[in-house]
Amino acid sequence: MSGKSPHHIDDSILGQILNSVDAYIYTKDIAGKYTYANQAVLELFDKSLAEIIGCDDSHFFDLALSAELTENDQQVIKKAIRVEGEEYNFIKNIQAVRIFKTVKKPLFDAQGNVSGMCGVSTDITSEKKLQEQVNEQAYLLDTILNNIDAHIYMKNNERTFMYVNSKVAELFGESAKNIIGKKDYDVLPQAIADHFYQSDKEVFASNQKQVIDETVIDENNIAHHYISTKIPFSQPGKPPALIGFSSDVTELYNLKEQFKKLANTDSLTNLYNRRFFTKQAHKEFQRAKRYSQVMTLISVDIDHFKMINDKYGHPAGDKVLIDVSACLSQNLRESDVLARIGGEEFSILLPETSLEDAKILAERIRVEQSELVISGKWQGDIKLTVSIGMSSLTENDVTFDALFSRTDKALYLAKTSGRNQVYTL
Ligand SMILES: Nc1nc2c(ncn2[C@@H]2O[C@H](COP(=O)(O)OP(=O)(O)OP(=O)(O)O)[C@@H](O)[C@H]2O)c(=O)[nH]1
Repeated sequence: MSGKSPHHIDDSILGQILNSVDAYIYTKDIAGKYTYANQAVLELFDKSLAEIIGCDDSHFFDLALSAELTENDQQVIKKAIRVEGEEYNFIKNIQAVRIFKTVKKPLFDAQGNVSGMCGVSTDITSEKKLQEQVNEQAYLLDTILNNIDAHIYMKNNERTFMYVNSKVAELFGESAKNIIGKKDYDVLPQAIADHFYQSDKEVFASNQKQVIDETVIDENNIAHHYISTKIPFSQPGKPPALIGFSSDVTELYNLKEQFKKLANTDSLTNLYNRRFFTKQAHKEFQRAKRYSQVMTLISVDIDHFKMINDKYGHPAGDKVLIDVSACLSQNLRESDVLARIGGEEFSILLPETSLEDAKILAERIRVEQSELVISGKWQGDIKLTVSIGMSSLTENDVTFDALFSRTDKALYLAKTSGRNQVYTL
């Protein structure tokens, strides 16, 4: 200070400048007592310059709660070095912590010895708080995105990944860092990447949210089913992008398929049941009518099945039903519908099959069934015959039931005229 009063600075042009700066500027002597403070400091402490000069920081700060302040001051004075850092200081006047970005430098006397220090502090409390909030939110978002049971990603219309969560990284077998910035076809097999991009394109074209069922066949030929929601996401000055959420519903899908199959299947023979047959038959009937196609229905019924049950027991009867079903299945085409529609009665719907062609099939079935020999844990082999009724669709049939009743009548006539025969109506 070269013998001049600290008040002197305050009156000078330099003092006016220091007072108009939006920062706290101060000097302290070697004992930590203030030798100068600018207007900002006076306002912060709510004191006049005279009340501050000669006092140390214990008058203005709770030093127990302002560790960096004392630490930084000591470093400057003892080591004669410049210190830059953040200080969390508890200010007595406002009874609150303020965060400062502070630069402190030693001051020297004419002999070159440290005579005190000069400090410039900027209040960064609100920026810090904002930064902390942003960090907290980023952490929260990151925790949610990486722990949620869904694949989440952001991709732009140039097919570049801008974000992937850890589920996606796990699926692609790469770290998220390695995926971000790459194109989808650089991290996925081309066919799969193109498949995904098809629905991406719809999002970009419509600029609307899309909900899509996606199926991917992996390298082991296993199908994975996803439900994907893709939302357009645009930022000014950047290419259009989308955010995708895909949930793996493979297990659910397989379960649904299994239930569907169970609901349509006879558990003993594994053939379709009456419920499925009726539904399918009505569909085929409509189609045959619309396109004026031929269609034939065959009903097969095991003869004297009650006697088989009575003689060999119920388990033997079950085995007969299983073997008869297997034998029936062997003779059919993919488009034919075979079902067990009652105890020992089976129906076969033959789309696009004339009565003449069906007769050949029915006769073959009758012969093959009569040649079946069913053995098991019972005395002797079981032999059986079947009666078959059949009929083709006519122009007068308004519903499938008309064809079904006629076939049933034909079966009845096959039974009443001696069994082990095919009867056509
Ligand atoms: N083992 C076994 N028997 C069954 C099953 N469903 C129905 N049945 C039996 O099938 C028999 C059918 O007997 P009926 O309707 O009198 O016919 P049928 O003895 O074959 O005589 P026809 O048809 O006139 O030649 C009954 O005894 C039923 O108990 C089954 O799932 N398993």
